[in-house]
Amino acid sequence: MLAAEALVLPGRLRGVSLNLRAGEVTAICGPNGAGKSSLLSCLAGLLAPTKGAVTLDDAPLAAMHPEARARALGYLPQTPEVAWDVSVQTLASLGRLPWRSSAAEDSAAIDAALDALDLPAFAHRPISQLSGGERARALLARVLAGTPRWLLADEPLANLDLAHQLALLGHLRACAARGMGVVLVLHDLALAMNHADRVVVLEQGALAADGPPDLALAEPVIAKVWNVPARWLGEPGARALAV
Ligand SMILES: Nc1ncnc2c1ncn2[C@@H]1O[C@H](COP(=O)(O)OP(=O)(O)OP(=O)(O)O)[C@@H](O)[C@H]1O
Repeated sequence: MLAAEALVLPGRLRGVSLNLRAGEVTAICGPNGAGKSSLLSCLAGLLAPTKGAVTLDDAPLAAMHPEARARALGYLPQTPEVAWDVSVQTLASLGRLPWRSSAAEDSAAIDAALDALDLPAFAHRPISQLSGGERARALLARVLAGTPRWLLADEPLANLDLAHQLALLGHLRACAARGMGVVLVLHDLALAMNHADRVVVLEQGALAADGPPDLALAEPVIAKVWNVPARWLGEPGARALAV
């Protein structure tokens, strides 16, 4: 269990409490500036709240050894930076740094991550010679190559085409079925409705809703939080949002 207890960050989070469960896909949604990235950074242990705490399986994240924390929590920032123009395969291999594992284990994890992101054809291509979506997939491959118990990804679908969005969501669903905790910041409410087990809605730094997608993203919630009159169409699992 990854738990946030009354997290406060002045101007960003106003007492957010959450119990996230492994084996589930949780979507964090909310308007621009609602605090989604701030919450995700706190859950990853990269941003210290001024009040409150994050715990992983009841142990304070702040007290964990950074290497153990890096093995447990895989974090994809909203705008990841790449310092060096390395190949896709080398970038993915950086995800293995916290492990000190055998070359065979590293290679299997890297290959699995490249496969999951449809990147084998790009393995030896420098990052500078990729499209925006290919680069986004390579950056996520680095995180998945670290075989984290928790994936905390900030808008991982933002630059992906429809087929790659669906393939990635399918892969993350399978990861969750094997016990990974999957936490995704998503702006696309239909993707959250159709693919998440649970949706957390933030509004001005506070929880506005938290529950199954059909309740947390009910039409009155969308009207109140996003100030947009919207109607869900279609069947459960294949909903579309009419605005
Ligand atoms: N480094 C920072 N210092 C102070 N305030 C910040 C900082 N980064 C963001 N903020 C503010 O904190 C609030 C929450 O920002 P955050 O990036 O968490 O929102 P978000 O929900 O992820 O937004 P978006 O959908 O635009 O990515 C915003 O009002 C933002 O202006």
